[in-house]
Amino acid sequence: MNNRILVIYATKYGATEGIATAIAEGLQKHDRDVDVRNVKEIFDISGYSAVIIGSPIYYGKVLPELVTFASLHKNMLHEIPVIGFLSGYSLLDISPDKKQAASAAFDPVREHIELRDIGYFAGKIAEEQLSFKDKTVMKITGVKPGDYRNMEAVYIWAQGLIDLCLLQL
Ligand SMILES: Cc1cc2nc3c(=O)[nH]c(=O)nc-3n(C[C@H](O)[C@H](O)[C@H](O)COP(=O)(O)O)c2cc1C
Repeated sequence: MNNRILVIYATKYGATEGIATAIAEGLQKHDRDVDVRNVKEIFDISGYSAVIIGSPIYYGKVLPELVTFASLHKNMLHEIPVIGFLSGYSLLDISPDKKQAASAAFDPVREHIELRDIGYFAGKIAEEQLSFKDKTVMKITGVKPGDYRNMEAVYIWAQGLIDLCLLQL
């Protein structure tokens, strides 16, 4: 095994890919060898010494493909540190209460694997990209479309993973 880190993301409209890329850039600044992959494209995780998995929250849950990934790879994931991250409209100005509520989005994943830490990041709602149904839901919910992602916060979190020794391998 080497020191390569894999950042895996699920996404519906692309916002979480941007966060995954920023995490990888944050880790690369610390000379880590990092790959970023869509969860739908990953079949083999052997050779990685740590995995970071992320998803947007939809209706309070992570996307189902991330749960499938955790279930399929649980044996290998038990052997290495796994860290999670979430993106969502509810994660702007995140309080401890909000964190606890948002963390429940990962419950179906935690049925298979343990997460050492979770990053909480405000997401993006691009009205022009949304399906008719999703647009209607957002209107009913009263969520204002916009890009609320804060890449600086993402870098700081990624660097904190190194400082916390979560990725000192
Ligand atoms: C139909 C719909 C439901 C959503 N449900 C939640 C939710 O329950 N909690 C939350 O924080 N964000 C929710 N969001 C916001 C998304 O998680 C956010 O826009 C995310 O950044 C989208 O990422 P993606 O472009 O990678 O799919 C919802 C968005 C839509 C369109």
